[in-house]
Amino acid sequence: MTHVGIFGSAGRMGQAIVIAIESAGATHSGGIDIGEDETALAQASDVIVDFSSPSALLAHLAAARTAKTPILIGTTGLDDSHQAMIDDAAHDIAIIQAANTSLGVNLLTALIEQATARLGADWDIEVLEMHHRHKVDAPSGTALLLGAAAAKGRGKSLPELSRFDHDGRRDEGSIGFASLRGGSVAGDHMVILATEGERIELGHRAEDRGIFARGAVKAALWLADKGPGRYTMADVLGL
Ligand SMILES: NC(=O)C1=CN([C@@H]2O[C@H](COP(=O)(O)OP(=O)(O)OC[C@H]3O[C@@H](n4cnc5c(N)ncnc54)[C@H](OP(=O)(O)O)[C@@H]3O)[C@@H](O)[C@H]2O)C=CC1
Ligand SMILES: O=C(O)C1=N[C@H](C(=O)O)C[C@H](O)C1
Repeated sequence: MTHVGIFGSAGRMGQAIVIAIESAGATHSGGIDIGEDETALAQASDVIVDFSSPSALLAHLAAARTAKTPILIGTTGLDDSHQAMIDDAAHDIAIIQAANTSLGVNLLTALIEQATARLGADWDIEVLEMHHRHKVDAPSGTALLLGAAAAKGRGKSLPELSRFDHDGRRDEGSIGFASLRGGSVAGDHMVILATEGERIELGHRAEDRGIFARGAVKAALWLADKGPGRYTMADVLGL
């Protein structure tokens, strides 16, 4: 039986993952939060899932590396320096970094890329997201993932096309972002493709964070026996 450890175990996602581990027939090898011994937990686990904070990433990767334990990173709010840390650690251990572990969002990501590959730059792209009042990062990691897929469909990178602060007229071909926060919304995302006279809306609504937890556990169990390198949710889901 696979032993799954949790970094960020007391959080909203950590609690949902404990339930998902039991439902998947795996064993919960323990959880840690701020100030606890991450290396001991990594050594006691076949795989780690991390839903905590960007500020903890360096220590969490170091623990997984010391223990040679694969790790799924679900934490969002990561920047280029965090991606470099993950690239470095992936020389020694198997890693999935996924801003969204649900099947629906990962399928949506592929659909967005297909759509923007077929539409010209006269189709404006806006990414809208809403989350619960406790979320600390904006735009959400998923909004950035969807935006990157939209840019890729246009043969560009997200930094080339993203606009986080529209002030008046939008630039042709750019990708705008808008974030709403309130109540207990688990995670809503909408990509709006708009041109003269018509509009396409491709979206996803999470009704419960159990979808993220089940996807994370599925990915962790898949990752547990993999060798060093970076893998994706598309690899796990066969998309
Ligand atoms: N990839 C995906 O599909 C999803 C990703 N997320 C992302 O997961 C992350 C966590 O979300 P959520 O569970 O809602 O957040 P919470 O704030 O509810 O939980 C965060 C947990 O991480 C712990 N933590 C915070 N900082 C540190 C640190 N420096 N070292 C160790 N542990 C730490 C907290 O411990 P303490 O309680 O002691 O502060 C807490 O247990 C966010 O980045 C969120 O965006 C969320 C949903 C789905
Ligand atoms: O913080 C959350 O709750 C969520 N975070 C992820 C994100 O930033 O995209 C995934 C999901 O939308 C829920």
